[in-house]
Amino acid sequence: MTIQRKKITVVGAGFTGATTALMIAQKELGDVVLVDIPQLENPTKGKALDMLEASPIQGFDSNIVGTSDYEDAADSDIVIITAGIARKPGMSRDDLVNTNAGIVKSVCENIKRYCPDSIVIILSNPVDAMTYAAYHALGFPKNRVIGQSGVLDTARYCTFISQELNVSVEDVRGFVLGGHGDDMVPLVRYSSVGGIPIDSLISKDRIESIVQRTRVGGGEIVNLLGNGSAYYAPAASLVQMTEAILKDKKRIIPVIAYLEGEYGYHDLFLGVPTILGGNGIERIFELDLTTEEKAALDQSAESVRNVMSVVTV
Ligand SMILES: NC(=O)C1=CN([C@@H]2O[C@H](COP(=O)(O)OP(=O)(O)OC[C@H]3O[C@@H](n4cnc5c(N)ncnc54)[C@H](O)[C@@H]3O)[C@@H](O)[C@H]2O)C=CC1
Ligand SMILES: O=C([O-])CC(=O)C(=O)O
Repeated sequence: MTIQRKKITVVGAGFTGATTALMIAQKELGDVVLVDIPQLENPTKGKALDMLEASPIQGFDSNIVGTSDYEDAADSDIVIITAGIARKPGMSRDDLVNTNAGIVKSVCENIKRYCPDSIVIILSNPVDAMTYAAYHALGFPKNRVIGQSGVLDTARYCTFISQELNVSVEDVRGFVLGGHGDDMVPLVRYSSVGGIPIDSLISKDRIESIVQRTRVGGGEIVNLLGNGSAYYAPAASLVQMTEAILKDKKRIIPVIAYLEGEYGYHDLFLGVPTILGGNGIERIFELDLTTEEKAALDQSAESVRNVMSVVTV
């Protein structure tokens, strides 16, 4: 019997891509291939080698290679797309749509050719629309094309709740629905600490300010960094999704999924709670929403549709 290590390719060796590659290797989820453009081949090789040289110290046995040649990525189990430009202060994620749609589509042509059986996770922004672009460029079944937003948005929301109550982040539960924009929908009614609904512990005003801070959480980091966007928590989010798939954990995780009637939306990519396992998105949960929650989700869906309409597929 030959046991093969899993192979994970990360496209884009910038802040999010490099951080993701390192975290995946540290968790020994498989061997990692880090891909960037030919003009950056040496720096990409250098980053990969530098990470690999941390392995004797940290005691991980994952291999990491840097390359601009997709042949090195051939037959990857998972491909993560972080390629593209990031926003700067004063910009919205939607401002990136034209540049990043071109990049994501060209990356997907290579994935389709070299990794036809892979599960693809998209990070590049505006991520709902980029997942849509990737879905069409790849031609893969919908369970294998997954966008990342909900893990990160939920992590921010849970961080703020834990800070508010001064309790362990491990005891905070909640999730965020909708698009990865300023009108995303943190679901207060489904949020709890240690099983106690948060609205019995935190005042309405404070909850509203946590919800609002979550919605603009990406922008808060962009403004602080001054020249780029968040990467530690985004990378951790990608790693959680990768682990759920490679270990067939069947975790309940909000991800950007293709909707064909769920929540009343058709032909739309939007953040919804799913089961994430060995087959990618294995199930979408359709929750009963109040009129207010549905109206908020409709608004978020509308924003996503507007950006998606700019992308030619
Ligand atoms: N969905 C989400 O929750 C999040 C999305 N993002 C998005 O992820 C993207 C990457 O962000 P960062 O890593 O901070 O940016 P970055 O600028 O540090 O890295 C992007 C990398 O992509 C590479 N790249 C560009 N075109 C490429 C191509 N055709 N093939 C391969 N590589 C290519 C660049 O050379 C660069 O190294 C941005 O669009 C950002 O907005 C970032 C954080 C969270
Ligand atoms: O805000 C950005 O541009 C990057 C991102 O999506 C996030 O950190 O949520």
